[in-house]
Amino acid sequence: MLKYLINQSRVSLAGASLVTVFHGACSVLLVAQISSALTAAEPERGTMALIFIATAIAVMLSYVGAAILFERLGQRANAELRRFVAQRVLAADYRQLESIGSARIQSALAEHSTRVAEFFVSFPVILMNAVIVAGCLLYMAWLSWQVFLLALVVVGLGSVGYHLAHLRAIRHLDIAANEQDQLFSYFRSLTDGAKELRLNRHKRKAFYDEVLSSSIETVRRERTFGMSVFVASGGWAQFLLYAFIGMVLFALVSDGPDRVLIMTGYALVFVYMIGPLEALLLSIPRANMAQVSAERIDEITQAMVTSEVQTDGSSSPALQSIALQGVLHRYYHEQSDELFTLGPIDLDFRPGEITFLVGGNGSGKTTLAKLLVGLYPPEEGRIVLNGSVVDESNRDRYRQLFSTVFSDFHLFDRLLEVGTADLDREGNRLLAKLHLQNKVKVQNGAFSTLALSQGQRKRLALVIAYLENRPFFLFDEWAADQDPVFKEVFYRELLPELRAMGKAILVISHDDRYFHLADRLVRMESGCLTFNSRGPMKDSATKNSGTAPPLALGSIV
Ligand SMILES: Nc1ncnc2c1ncn2[C@@H]1O[C@H](COP(=O)(O)OP(=O)(O)OP(=O)(O)O)[C@@H](O)[C@H]1O
Repeated sequence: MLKYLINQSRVSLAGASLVTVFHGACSVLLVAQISSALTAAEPERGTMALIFIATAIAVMLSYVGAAILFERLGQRANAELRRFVAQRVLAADYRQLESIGSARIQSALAEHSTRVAEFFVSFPVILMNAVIVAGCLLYMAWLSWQVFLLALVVVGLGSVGYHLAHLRAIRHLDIAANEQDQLFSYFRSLTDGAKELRLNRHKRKAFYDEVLSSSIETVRRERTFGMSVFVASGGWAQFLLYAFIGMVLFALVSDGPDRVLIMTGYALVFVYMIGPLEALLLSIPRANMAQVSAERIDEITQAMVTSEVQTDGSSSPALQSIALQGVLHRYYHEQSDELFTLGPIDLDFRPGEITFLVGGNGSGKTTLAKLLVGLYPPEEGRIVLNGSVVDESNRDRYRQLFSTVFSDFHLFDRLLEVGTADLDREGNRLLAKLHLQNKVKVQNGAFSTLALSQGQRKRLALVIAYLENRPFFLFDEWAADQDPVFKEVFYRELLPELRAMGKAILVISHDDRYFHLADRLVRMESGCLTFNSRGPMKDSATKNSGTAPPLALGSIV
């Protein structure tokens, strides 16, 4: 990921790096000039002053230029990463998204991408200070090559120590990054579970002490440990530097004609070098954190493969028939080592028909709906649309057949539907139809408010499904939150209206009072179809809620 970003912006990065190297070189030059000026003769001082001023201006301009360039690079990297992750999320197979979980995705979008962007902020610091330190070493080599050799030995020792520390620290930063993904899901529970946490003091305390706080603590502990190892290795490097200075000043520089020049030169360079060296040692850990975050983003985005061909056309295909043939799906529950198997299912749908899908909780109704609308590809069996098999090449197009309201539907704050000429007028007409005109309006393609009751929000979701106006409507327990009056409207007016418009309709429902209104009733138990009947439902068939309708009703699957 980091390599990809570096590759993407290699021209700007090279430009900014050149400016940084130039800045570092000018800074060292400045120190060398100060050192020379201390011992220079009077006639040379005028020219030296002019060169000094020019160098100081170059230092300032290159510093500002490099800092701006790298800030831009950092912000661009952050934005690009977020776009990249968002696009991968949008294209990913739905089932994979479910198993990755929203917390890890949020963590990648919010925290990890910011840390990766920080690399671009720490990179110039590393580069700039590395250039200054290298320049200082070169200047020392020019003053005395023996001392320079000693400096190389010191740098070598420092590097080995630093590398060993690095390996240890990265392990802890990795643990912290893993825990942080989990922490994001706890942050969500803070708001999603706000009611439950307020209503139960014990739950609130246990959640805070045992779950949230302990996770925050793990992230804090592991990060602190990782960073402390880095800082300790920085201290080791600093100690080596002072030992080196001591040796040079008190043991290595022998008496001679250049003694004063060498001593003042070294003293100045050392004092000057300590700042950049410290900045260097502090910036490297930040770059390492960016590396850990980049790996985390890689891991998450690589898990989001998509096998499907994405289509651009917004129009839905025509619907003559849909047939599920031996369709099968399995959920594996790792913790309990259990498998839920749905199917094999054989079922067909046609336009102008209302199908009710009924069954107990956990019998597999929603899973079947997800298979039907193409959110899950069948593990076995196939879906046939108008006589053609649905596969990776056309599943995205197939999904455009469906307008759905799932029980865990999401309302966007604006209407994103395309192709409706007068969205506001049509939206407001439908709001009136669903008795919502006094609560909410559509203005400039957005709802005036989403602060509504659950039943009202579901009606809004229905407005959106109507606006999509696709050939197949799927309602997953839509009426569960509606009052009795509107239940009547839904089952006795809206559904027949949609049927009259030639729509195929699948209604997942527990409302046994209305089962007789279906053209077909399908019952599920433990992932299998136990009943599938076409033809008018007799009252006696549907009154016995919760149990299977009598077998005499129609064909049995
Ligand atoms: N995302 C998932 N990951 C793993 N298992 C799942 C997932 N969704 C559902 N299941 C499992 O599949 C089974 C069927 O779930 P499904 O949601 O299809 O039932 P349902 O008939 O719609 O239930 P309800 O009437 O309660 O909505 C459940 O037992 C559940 O354990």
